[in-house]
Amino acid sequence: MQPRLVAKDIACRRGERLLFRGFSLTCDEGAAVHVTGANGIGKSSLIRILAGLLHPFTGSVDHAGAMGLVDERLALDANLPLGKALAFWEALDGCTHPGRALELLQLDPLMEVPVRYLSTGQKKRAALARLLNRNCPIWLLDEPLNGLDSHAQAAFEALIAQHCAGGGIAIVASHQPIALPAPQVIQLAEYAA
Ligand SMILES: Nc1ncnc2c1ncn2[C@@H]1O[C@H](COP(=O)(O)OP(=O)(O)OP(=O)(O)O)[C@@H](O)[C@H]1O
Repeated sequence: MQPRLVAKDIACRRGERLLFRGFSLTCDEGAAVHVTGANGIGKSSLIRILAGLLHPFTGSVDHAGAMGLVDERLALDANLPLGKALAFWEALDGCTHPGRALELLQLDPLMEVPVRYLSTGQKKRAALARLLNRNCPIWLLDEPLNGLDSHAQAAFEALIAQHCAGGGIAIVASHQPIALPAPQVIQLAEYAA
């Protein structure tokens, strides 16, 4: 199945405020999108709407293919050593090559460290490993480079390029520059309500 994500005429309200409206997006296989804008403009809210975690005020989102979300929440058991915490999800996700993500994200030396002791950048790398292990075609990434050092940033940018070259879709919300393959850059301010 070809991955696809279509958002139609989305408006987003948080509390009593309408943040943006009239937002539409169509992504087919290989698409890379960078949603950018100032703090508070609504980038994270948009990613959560696309992920189906937040209802849009108006509009609809349809997708074909599984979606994987990485945001600031680390969905790993804080009390387990990293290796065990990742293994829990590898089993559920049916991951057949967990070693690949560990190697690509240089997590091998951290397998015995409890998740709660990981540094900010190490936690982000662990979240990205979970994403890779899920092997899903649609990546929804909210500030994926936050906390990563320059080496890890470049490594993850290369992984996104590989994902899109293989037909995957990557939608990145970030206020900072990120190297994406032939990206569609969307200034969310253009849709401000
Ligand atoms: N649950 C909520 N209730 C009310 N307002 C909220 C809620 N969550 C977020 N907001 C507000 O919605 C606005 C957009 O927040 P959002 O996190 O989507 O912005 P952002 O563009 O991702 O910002 P940043 O670049 O700082 O991460 C902010 O003004 C925020 O305070």
